[in-house]
Amino acid sequence: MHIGLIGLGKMGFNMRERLRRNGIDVTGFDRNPVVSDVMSLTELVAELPSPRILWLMVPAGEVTDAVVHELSEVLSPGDLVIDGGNSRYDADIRNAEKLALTGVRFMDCGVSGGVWGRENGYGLMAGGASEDIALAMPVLDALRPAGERARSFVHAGAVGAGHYAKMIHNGIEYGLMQAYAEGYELLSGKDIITDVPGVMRAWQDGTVIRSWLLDLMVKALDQDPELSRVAGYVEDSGEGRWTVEEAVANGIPAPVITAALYARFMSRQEDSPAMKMVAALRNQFGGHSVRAADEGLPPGTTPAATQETAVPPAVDETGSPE
Ligand SMILES: O=C(CO)[C@H](O)[C@H](O)COP(=O)(O)O
Repeated sequence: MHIGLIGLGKMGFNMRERLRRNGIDVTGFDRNPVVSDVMSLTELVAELPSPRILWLMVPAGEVTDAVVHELSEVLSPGDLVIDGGNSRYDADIRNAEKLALTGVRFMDCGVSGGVWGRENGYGLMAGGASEDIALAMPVLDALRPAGERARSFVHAGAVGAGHYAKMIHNGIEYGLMQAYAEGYELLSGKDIITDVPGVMRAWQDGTVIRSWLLDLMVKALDQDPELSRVAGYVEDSGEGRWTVEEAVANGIPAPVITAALYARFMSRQEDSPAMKMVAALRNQFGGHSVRAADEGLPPGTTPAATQETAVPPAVDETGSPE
């Protein structure tokens, strides 16, 4: 089998390697000529046998939509486009409809495994028509882990279902990472705990919370025991937000994933306007001291301006301060 792979970034580059190693001919295209096998999409399409199979591994959103648009102009009826990126499921439905206008088939495939997938294989979640998935099966087999085939692939449903499953996977990823990270902080802050990485190593085998993410946490601490080279600033690529949006749209409670998403937003604030306001309000109603914003003032100092405007601590009928 010979396929085209569009997008040779961290994921696409490694997937090309794994596919080739497992007997799939791959012609890769990327805007970066250093990694690209061909110079244009047109050249890529001309190289492939019919029906052509094109696997997209490009950023979700505008870039994916633009590539799908370009492909809709150069592909032929019966060709198959597989979106393997992290697209939102409703974008799949739109892109499938667009390609269907020219008889081009579409399926989506959520891919999990990160940069380790080249060696370990990828977990795959596909959405689309059964005959399209059957056509792509040799590619899917080459990507997923060799020994665990039954457990590392699902035909999750219609177009969009693969990415819906991957979106929920990533939402769970947010919650799991946040729980492990909070456990790490609690351990790190306790004076009677003298070996934080040791506790985590002891969790790696046999315990209820053993997992690959835990193994990666131990690895991160082995490389940088105090995490001194990492700032507490966390980006997000969209799937956590979409998971929370789905929870709201369907009235399904997802408090853990939502809190984990918001923790990332908080990580990007040097000083939170909301928490400044909470501090100011406590000061207003209860006369509670605020920590000075001015650098150099010791923690707990009440700034002069606040002292002037602070009301006396309120007292309720029982005589207790509010
Ligand atoms: O799909 C993934 C892992 O499963 C990607 O690494 C993804 O980019 C991670 O999401 P985020 O950037 O929102 O943390």
